[in-house]
Amino acid sequence: MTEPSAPADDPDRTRLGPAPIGLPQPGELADDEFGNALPSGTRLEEFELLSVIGEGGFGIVYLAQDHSLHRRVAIKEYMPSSLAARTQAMTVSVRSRRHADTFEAGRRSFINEARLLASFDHPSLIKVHRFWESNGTAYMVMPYYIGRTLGEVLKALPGPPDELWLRTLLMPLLDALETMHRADTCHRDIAPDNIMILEDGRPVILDLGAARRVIGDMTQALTVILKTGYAPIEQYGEMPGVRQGPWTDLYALASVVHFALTGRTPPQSVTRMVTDKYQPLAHSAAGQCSAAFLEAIDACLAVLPQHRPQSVAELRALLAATEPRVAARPPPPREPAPRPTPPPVIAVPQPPAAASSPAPPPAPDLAPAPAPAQPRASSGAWVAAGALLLVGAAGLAYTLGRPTPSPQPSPLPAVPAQAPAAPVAAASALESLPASAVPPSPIAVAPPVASGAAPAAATAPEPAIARSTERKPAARASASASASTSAAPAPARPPKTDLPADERPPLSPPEVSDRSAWSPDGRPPKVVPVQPPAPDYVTRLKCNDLLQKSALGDPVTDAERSFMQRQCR
Ligand SMILES: Nc1ncnc2c1ncn2[C@@H]1O[C@H](COP(=O)(O)OP(=O)(O)OP(=O)(O)O)[C@@H](O)[C@H]1O
Repeated sequence: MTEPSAPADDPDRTRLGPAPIGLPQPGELADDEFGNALPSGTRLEEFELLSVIGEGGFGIVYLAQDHSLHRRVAIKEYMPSSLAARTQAMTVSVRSRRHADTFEAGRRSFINEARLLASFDHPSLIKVHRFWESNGTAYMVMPYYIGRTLGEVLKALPGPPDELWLRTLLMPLLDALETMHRADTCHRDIAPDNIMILEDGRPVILDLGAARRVIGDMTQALTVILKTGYAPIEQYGEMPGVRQGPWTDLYALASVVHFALTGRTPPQSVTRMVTDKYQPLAHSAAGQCSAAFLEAIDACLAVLPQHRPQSVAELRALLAATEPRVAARPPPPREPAPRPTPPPVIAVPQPPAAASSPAPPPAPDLAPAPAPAQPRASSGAWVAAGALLLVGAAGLAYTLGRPTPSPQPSPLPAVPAQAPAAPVAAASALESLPASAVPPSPIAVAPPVASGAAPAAATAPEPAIARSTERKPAARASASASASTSAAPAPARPPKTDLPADERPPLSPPEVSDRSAWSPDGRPPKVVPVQPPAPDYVTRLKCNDLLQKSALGDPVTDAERSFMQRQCR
């Protein structure tokens, strides 16, 4: 049978778990050998399909020509291949009647996701032009993005990116996430394969994977596995007092940075609940970036949500711990004034909603790298059911707000092959939208056919765990200090958009962040002073980049040349 997960060379792709629902019976739909994709030349409304861009476990993305607006677009078709298959002509039908409800719920959340994404307008957030239902399934039309996924770009780099590269990647992504958070929703699926780097260097966050999540929720047998290296603890199941929110996306984004810097994701958050072997980047990547930057990322990777920055604004304040000093200081006498931030290379229009957004980043190098790829650690592992039980128990104690008191090492129990997994947090915005929010389907859903087969299990090994070290409070402490001295404190709750209340996904940030967790003895945490960078730190970073670029004979723009003449010695 066809495995509905992504290719084996990408350990971070989502996978469907074991499906103990039997082999296909006579008359049931088996996986078809020729794939589920519609052939090129197929007409869907005003679009003509040209080719298949990619096929994930829950949808097929086509390149298409929009004959109305005369442009290329990408169209995603809802196609959860474990539940449904293409039957006659273009129609998609469920493989088994018992999957009908799950298929339908996934389709609703696919549409809800499309509707939600269509309501946003941010250059670093995937845009949905339109969506509709037909052929028993649903479609969303997006701009056709030309570029590569961040995962591919990182693989092609000759070594870990530097701080400037990472900052210029992060800033637009943080803006895009903030746009979502303002609408009381969060992405919950940030990972390198879900971020595209366009030809001009602009990063774009791709889809939310809402259908996947709702299918995972409903099919205890078809356990949907999270991108485990990127998923914080609150995504593994419901625990008292632990909720998803902006901090959930910040954990995932920080994992992306961790992956970029070290070639591996942090240990799975679920295992960190038991024994935290996370080695802070402030140690493991010391010297690769400024201490303040690494500590800010470490702070986002705290196991417990309340120990992380609670909002994009809070993280920005931590990250700005270096930059505003550069901007705030007057230039020294007879010295050229340093630039507060790296100058953008490409001008990307900013939407009105993102007025505070910084300019887009200079293009990360998209050229094929001459050096071999960075080693990648496997992170797409099955969630240990035993570990989840421990999470439940440990979570209660943990969420009382006390930092990890160096727990006794306790080996994780073996992973049962087909253990029922804890449901992914049920409070999904998109899942919870009322059916009335879904536009009526112009074409009836094809009736389900006889019961069918499910995919084989895709298991992945536990990722390599870094050397065991004590968790250091320094990152949190300095993060706290930086945040408290920030000029722009985060609002207690992000403002809501004008989306109707019944369509607004719940975000549920805590009413008050649990600061006591930062200082269990009631006193302010010990602040580890972070050496401020030299005023010309950012300028030097930029100069290094440009000088290297110019020495390698890479094209240098007029703006970069003039920058070098003015600022680099
Ligand atoms: N608008 C777009 N323009 C260009 N390529 C796209 C676009 N949207 C998605 N892709 C690419 O299409 C491929 C399939 O994407 P899709 O999101 O369906 O699946 P996936 O991420 O591989 O898997 P999963 O369904 O498990 O999330 C990916 O390589 C993705 O980068």
